[in-house]
Amino acid sequence: MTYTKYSASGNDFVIFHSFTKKDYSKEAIKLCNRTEGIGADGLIVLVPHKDYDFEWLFYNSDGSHAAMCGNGTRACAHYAYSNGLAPSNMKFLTGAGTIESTVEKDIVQTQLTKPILIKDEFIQDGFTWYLVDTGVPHLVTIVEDLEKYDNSLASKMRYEYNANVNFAKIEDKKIYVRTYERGVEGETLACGTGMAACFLRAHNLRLVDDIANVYPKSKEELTLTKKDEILYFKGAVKKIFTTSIN
Ligand SMILES: N[C@@H](CCC[C@H](N)C(=O)O)C(=O)O
Repeated sequence: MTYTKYSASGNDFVIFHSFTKKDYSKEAIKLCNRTEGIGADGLIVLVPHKDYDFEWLFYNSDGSHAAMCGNGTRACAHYAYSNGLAPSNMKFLTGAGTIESTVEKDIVQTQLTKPILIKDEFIQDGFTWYLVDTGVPHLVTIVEDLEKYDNSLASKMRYEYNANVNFAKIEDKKIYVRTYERGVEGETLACGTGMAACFLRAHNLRLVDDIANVYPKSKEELTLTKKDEILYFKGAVKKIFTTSIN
């Protein structure tokens, strides 16, 4: 079996394609293991679909299924285009709905699914939170210093709200983000739907314009754009290697 490892702003994925649509949770746990497997935050399997360029099945590293993954869509679009599975402008099906991606060399832009507000501003544990679904649910709190990121608080909030948890700092209309991810159960180097949720919160508070640069923990630069209520997420992806494992 041939697997490709990708990094999309530090969020890393194992990707392969198959004709078989089935539950790949066990494979996700094995392949994403950083000691005994390839090592990644998630597994993406592309399967054929009669109405789309393909359908994807997404798993977190603990084997849990997630409806969407912003960085994963960019890595997966690059993989699909590079392997001749889709044109450079493609449409594919995720658990959260249809995703449109455009590949231009190593830069991939994804049109995210329409955000849904779950819970407006509320205060808990000394922070002001906002809960939004940008494909998957995200809690966002805006802080003055990203050192305020608290892994045990994030873990507690994650289970209470069944959501990913983001701490964001806004400076000169730029957004800096640290994310605790569900299914990885820890901080990752980047989370696309998390950055989108932080951008949306900052945009609602008029702290950024319709287009803003966002920097996750990896410090790689991404661009978020809001146009007619739709969010576009753009940045570089890296193919790390392809390997065959029996
Ligand atoms: N890293 C992703 C989000 C992946 C899913 C998430 N961990 C969940 O279970 O909700 C991104 O880039 O959006």
